[in-house]
Amino acid sequence: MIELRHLTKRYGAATVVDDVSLTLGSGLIAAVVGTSGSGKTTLLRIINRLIEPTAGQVLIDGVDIAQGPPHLLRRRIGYAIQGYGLFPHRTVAANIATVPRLLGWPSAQIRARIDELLALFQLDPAAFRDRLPHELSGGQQQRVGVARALAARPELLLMDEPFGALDPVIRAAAQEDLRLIQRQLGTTVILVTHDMEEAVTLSNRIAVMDRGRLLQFGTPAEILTAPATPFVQALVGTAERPFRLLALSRVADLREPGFTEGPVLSPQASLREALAQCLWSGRSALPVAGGGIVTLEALRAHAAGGRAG
Ligand SMILES: Nc1ncnc2c1ncn2[C@@H]1O[C@H](COP(=O)(O)OP(=O)(O)OP(=O)(O)O)[C@@H](O)[C@H]1O
Repeated sequence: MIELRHLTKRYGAATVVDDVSLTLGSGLIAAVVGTSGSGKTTLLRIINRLIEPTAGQVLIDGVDIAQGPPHLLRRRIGYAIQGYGLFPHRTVAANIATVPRLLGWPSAQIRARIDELLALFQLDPAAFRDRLPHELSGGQQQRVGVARALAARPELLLMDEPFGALDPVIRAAAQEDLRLIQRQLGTTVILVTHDMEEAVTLSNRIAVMDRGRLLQFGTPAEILTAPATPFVQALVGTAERPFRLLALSRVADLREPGFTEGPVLSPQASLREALAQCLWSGRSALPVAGGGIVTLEALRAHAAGGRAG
């Protein structure tokens, strides 16, 4: 569990992080969203002590991170940033090995970990471990950047716009990667993003910031259905809200008994995809793999329910 208590950061007269408190349970993904300059990156960097707060505390599993030297803390916290931050003259393997080396892991264990992570990120170890970063595509570099951040099995992974440089298609795949890997490893993740869509689909909690202040911290459904302030409402985009709400649930959640013709939906597909399929195929209901159907009426009710709630 990570707990921020009354965190404040001032530069001269400017307060860039203003009395931020929140608690995030282990194994959850939190997205930090907000306008440019709202203090998101500063907040993230306070957590791994790249920046020291003016006031307030960060506790990880009840222990104040101000105790002990920052470099030891950073070995327990993965950090992945936009542009991937890979060392350009080091191979993929050497990049991933950075923190395990600092921790003094035996080389055989490091080698095994490199191959394990490359396989986890669907990069063939034999083909990729000896390449230099410039010999990789943007998406591959991004995966190596996240693999490096996860190498020493950190309890906490901080990500600052990690997918910002990726084109939309690769971005979706990278998000899916992260979701699967996070589920497998149980790592707690705090992710800064400009992309509300990414925040809603990827995270269990969303923190909305404006001018250094935390306006709201809640589940994506709470943020979408009960925005705390007009600013939050504007940020989540009223017009798109029903669609975002649909993106949060899976076909399996809305499945009902029945049989119908048409393209078969995966139970894991989002309701947003189901709606798109219904509209695209011109049908009022579609079959679900493994049995049952999803109806357009139920999809509409689900989307509208969010608006009413
Ligand atoms: N070292 C510094 N000295 C003075 N002001 C700073 C410093 N670092 C950041 N700031 C200011 O603090 C504010 C918050 O910056 P921060 O990078 O945390 O915002 P952000 O929400 O991450 O923005 P963006 O989305 O544009 O990356 C900005 O107004 C920035 O100009």
